[in-house]
Formats: sequence, C-alpha cells, structure tokens
Amino acid sequence: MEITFVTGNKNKLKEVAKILGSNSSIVLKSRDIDLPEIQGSSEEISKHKCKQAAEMVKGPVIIEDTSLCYNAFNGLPGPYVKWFLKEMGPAGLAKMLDGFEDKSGYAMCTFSYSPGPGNEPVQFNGITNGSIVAPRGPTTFGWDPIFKPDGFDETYAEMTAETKNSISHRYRALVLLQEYLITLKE
Ligand SMILES: O=c1[nH]c(=O)c2ncn([C@@H]3O[C@H](COP(=O)(O)OP(=O)(O)OP(=O)(O)O)[C@@H](O)[C@H]3O)c2[nH]1
Ligand SMILES: [Mg+2]
Repeated sequence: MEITFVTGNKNKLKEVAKILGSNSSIVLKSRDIDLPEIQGSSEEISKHKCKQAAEMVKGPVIIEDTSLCYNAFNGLPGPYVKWFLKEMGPAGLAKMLDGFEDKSGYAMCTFSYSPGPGNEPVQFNGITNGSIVAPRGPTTFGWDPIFKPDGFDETYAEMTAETKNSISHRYRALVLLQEYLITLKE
C-alpha cells in the first residue's frame, strides 16, 4: 500500500522511514510541506493537518502532530512545544520547570490517516512517559536532549536511534497505525 507522509520535518521522516523499515506493508512516499496548524487539542490539530494533506496529495496520506507535555502544567506546552523550543531552546524548555517539584511528563505522537480527500481521518496515539531533565546529548532533534523516558538513564538524544525507535511515542503510534492498515487489506 502506497501512502504519502506529509511533513515539513526531516527528522520525523527519517524516524518514520526507519521504524516502518523495508518489510512493512506500507510503501512510504513523502511530501515536504509545512502544513498550517489550527489551535486546539493534539487530535484536532492532527485531523486538520490530515484533511489538508489529503486534498493536496489526492490520495492516501498520513501526517502526525507531536506534543511534549508537562504534568505540572496539565499537559502544556503540548502541541505548542515547537514555538517554545524555537524561542527558548531545549535548556529554556527544561528551566520552565525549575519552580516545580514534579518534572514528569510525556511525549505524544498523534498520527492521522486518510485514504483520500473527503474522508474522515482515523487517528492513532502513541505515548511515552518520562521526565524533563537539563539537556544531555546531541542537539540533532528538537527537545530530544531534555526528555528522559521512564526506565532509562539516557535522554532520547543520548540513546542510539535503534533504542529510541523501539520505545518512542512515534514508534508506539506507528504500531497502531500498521495494525489498522493490515485490517483494511483483509
Ligand atoms: O526532540 C524531539 N523528538 C521528537 O521525537 C520530536 N518530534 C517532534 N519534535 C519537535 O516537536 C515539535 C512538534 O511540532 P509539529 O508536530 O508541528 O512538527 P513540525 O512542525 O516540525 O513538522 P510537521 O508539522 O510538518 O509534521 C517540533 O518542534 C518538532 O521538531 C520532536 N523533538
Ligand atoms: Mg508542525
């Protein structure tokens, strides 16, 4: 099944391609478009991006929206983390929790799939729980240096790509998406 992943983020594309691998039933194509995002919940933002992507591609598409959520902030910055990261950098994002005892949080990926224009997108959520720490490791991808998943001593940035891709929010959502796509073929 040929599906186009629409994203303006090269790191996302790299991870998704690696997670799906060559033995997936999905043949992944991609379009480098930074789709406009509405304000709302992760699910609403993801659904809106997916509808736009389906109209542009005129065929099966996936998109995803990623959130970094602080429990002390009741889930914020959430889907708006991109703008916090842009202005404050990873160190500033971690410092936001200085006045709070609870450093726990979670990374969330909300994938949306549409078979084409005019269809209601189907959604899949992947969550990885962890805590927010001072930056450690390479600064290749966004807030990876400040997110330490539960059960690990390393941040996402310090892990090998293989380890991150076996426990990440993105991986967990893609497992659900793949399970769904298989049922379509039956
Ligand atoms: O350290 C990270 N590890 C990750 O696994 C990860 N996934 C996304 N992000 C960043 O979080 C914001 C999400 O915003 P976002 O979902 O709107 O993405 P985006 O605008 O870059 O691309 P897209 O919307 O075109 O797909 C953006 O700043 C992304 O760079 C990550 N950072
Ligand atoms: Mg975006």
